[in-house]
Amino acid sequence: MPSSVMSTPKSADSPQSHPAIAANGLRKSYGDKTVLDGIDLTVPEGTVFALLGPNGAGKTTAVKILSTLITPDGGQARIAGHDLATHPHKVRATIGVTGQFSAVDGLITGEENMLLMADLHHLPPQEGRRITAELLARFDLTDAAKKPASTYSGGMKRRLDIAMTLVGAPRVIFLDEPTTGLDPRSRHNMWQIIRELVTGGVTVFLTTQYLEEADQLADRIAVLHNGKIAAEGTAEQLKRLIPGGHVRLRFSDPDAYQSAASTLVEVTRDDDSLALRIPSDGSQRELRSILDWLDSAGIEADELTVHTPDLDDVFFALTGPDRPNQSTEAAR
Ligand SMILES: Nc1ncnc2c1ncn2[C@@H]1O[C@H](COP(=O)(O)OP(=O)(O)OP(=O)(O)O)[C@@H](O)[C@H]1O
Repeated sequence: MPSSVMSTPKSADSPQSHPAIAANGLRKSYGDKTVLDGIDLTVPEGTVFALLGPNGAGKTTAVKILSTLITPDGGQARIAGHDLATHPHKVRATIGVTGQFSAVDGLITGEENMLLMADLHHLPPQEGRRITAELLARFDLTDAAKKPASTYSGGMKRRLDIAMTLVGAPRVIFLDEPTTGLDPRSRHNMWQIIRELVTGGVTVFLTTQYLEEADQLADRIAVLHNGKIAAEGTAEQLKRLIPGGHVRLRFSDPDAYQSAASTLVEVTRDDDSLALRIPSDGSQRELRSILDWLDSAGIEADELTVHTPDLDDVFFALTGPDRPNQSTEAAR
């Protein structure tokens, strides 16, 4: 059942009334290397948050801290309202973690891996077998259930890993680079699985190096660079941070085209296709002013399209080697 139709009352102190993840000033160093230099994160319940960053940026370190595997040197975080430092056991009961440190044991079968997980969660045997069968079917692993997990493909192992995580019915799931090394079909299957988890009300915190993945899945994206969040926002907000965005007006009437071209400032003309390109951040305000101007000049364009830079452009602009560290909050 989607969480939005649940009508359970939420008291001010209940964990449900808190963001799924709220972190403040998280810091972590190894020796003299500062990996996280004070990062703040807020992830609302039932959303997907993507932490993007180049190799070694500190994504796994952030996941390990938030999932209680390591302690930060500074800062605080709460998962579903539970403080990491004072109630780590409550945090662990709320979360699931899969990723680079997979829990799958290759020597036993997929089914045995699942049953072992059910045991770890102290489920009664019958319930454990029921959930195992249900999850194996859901992740398309029923046929492979009796085979050793070492014989599974990369995609099957990731699916088994997530199925094992779901045995404990976590409300918040950390996925550390869930599709690294998967072929395109398996990657798309994994995206579908993640979308279904979120439809069921689960919050997903994922790390990825794939910009398309963040673009496809995440409600909000943070780019980690030099230990800080270099930018945070929706994919669209991030794309507006860097130049290159424009509005394209296309005309079929040459007179309308000429009249628009001669009165609009800062336009680039494309006389062959009767199209004009106007620099724009694609914001509602700028679009409105272009439309107002067209209306007041009595000019009708046949087509108006907004072009924003893609996430690759943003990523490279924000994490390039020469980029000084700066904190940019995209449209709060
Ligand atoms: N236990 C450790 N001891 C010393 N240095 C560490 C340790 N764990 C991580 N690091 C260093 O911290 C930095 C961040 O590592 P982390 O694994 O968090 O990065 P990442 O963004 O997940 O990278 P990748 O995409 O390559 O997995 C790296 O320079 C790494 O070498």
